[in-house]
Amino acid sequence: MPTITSIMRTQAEDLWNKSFNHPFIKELSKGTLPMDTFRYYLKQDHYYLNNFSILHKRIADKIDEPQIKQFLIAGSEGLNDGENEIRETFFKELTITAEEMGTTPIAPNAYSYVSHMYHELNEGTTASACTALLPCYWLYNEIGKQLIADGSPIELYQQFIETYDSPEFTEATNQMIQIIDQFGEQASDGERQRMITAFVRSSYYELNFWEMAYVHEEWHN
Ligand SMILES: Cc1ncc(C[n+]2csc(CCO)c2C)c(N)n1
Repeated sequence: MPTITSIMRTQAEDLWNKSFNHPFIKELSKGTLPMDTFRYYLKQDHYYLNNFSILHKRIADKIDEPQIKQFLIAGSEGLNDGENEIRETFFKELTITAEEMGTTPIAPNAYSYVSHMYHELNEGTTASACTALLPCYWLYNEIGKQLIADGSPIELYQQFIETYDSPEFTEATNQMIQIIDQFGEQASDGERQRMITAFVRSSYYELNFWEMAYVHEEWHN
């Protein structure tokens, strides 16, 4: 029987290809992405990362299995990769201050993505809540691996790419895939379906995260 993660990956294939080919990613690699757009992305991603950390902790609280619990706690503390440190450097270099963050509202797609993850936590199962986190690791790891060959002529973009191609991050991604496969083996058919849907929805919001940043999405009346 195919693993549940391979089924998820197949079902999200079109969305993932659209992410790989999104102008945000293409221009990041070419070095032509406007810095203002990257800045917008970083500010919105700050909200996402804060919530991502909270979600790891809340899901860990529901899990008894020591290895999975430990992995999620490490994730909530930003220990699974170099992401937190690099973001601090980016914020300093682009002079994104706490004050600026305080006056930047979370944009519609970032809000919807985060809401989807809390919805799975509150209304789904532990497995579906955990699955909603998987595209975040896996898609970024695949993007990192694809972009690393050419890199980017812009130092900041190059550092961004390297974060997601690192051996530590690849290891964390593989662990997360294994965790979801383990949940999938224990789940009923209905639960498996809920997990697959959670994965595809997160993949949808990942794609739209690039688009949101590319068009500088705002709430409009
Ligand atoms: C919208 C969005 N999706 C995924 C990531 C990547 N990411 C965020 S947290 C985490 C795991 C532990 O640090 C990873 C890989 C991102 N930055 N922003």
